[in-house]
Amino acid sequence: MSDKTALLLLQMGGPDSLDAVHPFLMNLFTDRDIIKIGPAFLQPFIARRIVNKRAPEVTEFYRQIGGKSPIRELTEAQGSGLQALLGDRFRSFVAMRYSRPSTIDALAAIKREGIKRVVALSLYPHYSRATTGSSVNELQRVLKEANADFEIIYIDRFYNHPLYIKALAAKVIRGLQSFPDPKDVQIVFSAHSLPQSFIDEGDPYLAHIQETVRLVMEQVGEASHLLCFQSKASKVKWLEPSTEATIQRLGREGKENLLMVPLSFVSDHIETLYEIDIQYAEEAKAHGIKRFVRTESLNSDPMFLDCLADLVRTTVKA
Ligand SMILES: C=CC1=C(C)c2cc3[nH]c(cc4nc(cc5[nH]c(cc1n2)c(C)c5CCC(=O)O)C(CCC(=O)O)=C4C)c(C)c3C=C
Ligand SMILES: [Fe+2]
Ligand SMILES: [Fe+2]
Repeated sequence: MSDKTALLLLQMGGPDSLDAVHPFLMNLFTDRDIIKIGPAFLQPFIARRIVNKRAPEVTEFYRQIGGKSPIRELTEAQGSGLQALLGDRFRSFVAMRYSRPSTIDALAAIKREGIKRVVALSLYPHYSRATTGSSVNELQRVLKEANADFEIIYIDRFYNHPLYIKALAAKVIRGLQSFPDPKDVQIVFSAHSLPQSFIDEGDPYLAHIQETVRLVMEQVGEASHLLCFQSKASKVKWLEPSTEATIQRLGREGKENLLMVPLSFVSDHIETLYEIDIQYAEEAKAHGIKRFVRTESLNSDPMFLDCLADLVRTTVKA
């Protein structure tokens, strides 16, 4: 038995090769916390049809960003950075919801080290049952099936943590400074979209996103900014306006300088590296936008790691 505490970073995951795109999408489309398609017993069959159709296009996106998602390496680096800040009493592990290492892999590794206490830290700043909710449900299912007796402490949101806000605001300020005239820049916060039905059923995601934007702008100061939503992934109504339509409108209105600020994730992945950097950048150019810049993702930014360390310290102490 070890007196160490495990830091279990909960993240979505992503394909680690082009061949892994299909299984990654199957894991995602069979998760009823993120999407319910028909009755439960039929979902795997319907999911397979959807994934067979979607996988070739998504594979091409991953090919264009280097043949894989960088999310595993980036999350492991965040874990190591956090462990270094917190010291020897802590050991970091990663549990990916739709890829490896899975929650089962992570808990098995924690058990092998004889660790009993686990801080489950969701890396989604804004709570949604589609993201953090799904990862926590998976963790609880695995614990139940394994009849495991870990002490689990949950950290399931940090959308308003002062150091998270400060780290994001610093990225925005640095982004603004990369333009010849920072006052002539339209800031475009782009959050991952979510079906409207989640919000109607009480999901706090949208309110959390809006609060993050408000707090970041308090630090950035007077500047033209708006919020839109990217990466709609099904035919139902999702949060609006879409990022793509917003970029097109801004171009038509004669805006020339755009600073894109991705929200919802704390590391680079397909939505920053492909969707914003390649797809929306082309869209912006076609609509007359001259300078299209994206803020850096937080990844292992020291201030962001300080935020995670503070979350762990204050939660473990309480
Ligand atoms: C099917 C419904 C989906 C919901 C609801 C959804 C919400 C949601 N997702 C993220 C963050 C990420 N999603 C990523 C990929 C991705 N998401 C969906 C579907 C839904 N997401 C799909 C089908 C995919 C795969 C790519 C695609 O087909 O478009 C990723 C990228 C992972 C990586 O490869 O690095 C992230 C991150 C949030 C925050 C969210 C709701 C709040
Ligand atoms: Fe998603
Ligand atoms: Fe997505």
